[in-house]
Amino acid sequence: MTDVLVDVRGVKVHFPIKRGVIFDKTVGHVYAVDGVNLQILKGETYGLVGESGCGKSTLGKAILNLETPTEGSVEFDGTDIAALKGKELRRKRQDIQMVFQDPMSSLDPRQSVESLLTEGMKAHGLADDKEATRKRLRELLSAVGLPPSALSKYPHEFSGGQRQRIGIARALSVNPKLIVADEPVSALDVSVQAQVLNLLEELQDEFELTYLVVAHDLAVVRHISDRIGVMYLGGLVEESEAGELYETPLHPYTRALMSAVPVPDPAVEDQREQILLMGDLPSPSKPPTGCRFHTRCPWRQETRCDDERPELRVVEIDGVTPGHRVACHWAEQIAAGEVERHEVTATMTEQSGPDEVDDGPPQYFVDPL
Ligand SMILES: Nc1ncnc2c1ncn2[C@@H]1O[C@H](COP(=O)(O)OP(=O)(O)OP(=O)(O)O)[C@@H](O)[C@H]1O
Repeated sequence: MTDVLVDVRGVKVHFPIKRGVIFDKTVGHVYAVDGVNLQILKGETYGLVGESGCGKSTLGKAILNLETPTEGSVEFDGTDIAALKGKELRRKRQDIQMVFQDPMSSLDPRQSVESLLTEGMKAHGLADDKEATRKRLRELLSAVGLPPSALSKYPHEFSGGQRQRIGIARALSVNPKLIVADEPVSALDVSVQAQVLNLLEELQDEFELTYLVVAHDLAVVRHISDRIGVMYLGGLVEESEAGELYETPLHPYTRALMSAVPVPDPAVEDQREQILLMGDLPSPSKPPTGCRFHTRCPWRQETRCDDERPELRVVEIDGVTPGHRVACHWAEQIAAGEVERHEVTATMTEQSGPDEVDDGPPQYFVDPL
């Protein structure tokens, strides 16, 4: 009996960039996910953070089997999900459900709540007995804090937070083992966000769920996660127990993210390490050689960082929990103050040419996520 529910091994998802009159020429690739290894343990909440475009959602989709990896494999409960077909695939799909960012666009406005909640149950043969189904629907609504009268209503009759509760009830309706929540609260008012996150936490115990929460907001992920993985340009750069990541970030990119999180106490703020990231966020269609972060890293060491891509590896540093993994050649030396920090000059590089995907305006600083 293993504790691992999801085992992601060497997963790459590369999207071809097509050109030509009938888009028949491949002129390059977007390296959306480029070699990720991670494991999600049964019963835990794994938070995946990173800037927009770093590949979080694509990795989530690969885990949901909505995107086929170019390389590598995703095992769910010991089974390679890409190899499943027909009935077996449907059975696994039932085990993995999704909660979407925007409940308004993920819920069909023409369907009543009853119809929305029974749709998945019917597809998986869980709604054959009418009386049992009605009982189950009432239980689901009560679990997410909605009254039985909600069943006959339509999505537009609810607030954003209530709609997300319906989305969560819908995911729960087929008794999943894993819920992938992609930006589950980013479309909600701040006052409602904590309520929905607390609800997800309560339901985790009640329904013995495992969560993968994908979010760009570090506060959201901190609130809910047991462990956190930080992504940068298609790769995991750091992974650790949640509290430790905030207390002792080791990868230069994570350190920069943490230094940008506002803290209420000005005295603490004054003493904090400040790292303002300079330079463009490179395009995932033209990632830098070596360490993907070397173009923006204040601790970059020539020429190893430019040439050799660091593996995500367990580091041995005093006070750091075993299992804390970092993809940096110099993590130990940086932590010991043995590598000097230097200025990074912002250089403007052309982000989009005729052969590239336009990733929006170039970015010169990393905002607090
Ligand atoms: N189907 C696709 N075809 C081509 N490129 C894609 C496709 N899906 C995603 N991408 C590209 O892959 C990169 C990673 O996208 P992804 O949505 O996984 O990032 P993300 O970190 O989830 O960002 P966001 O928070 O903005 O959704 C981006 O550059 C995106 O434009």
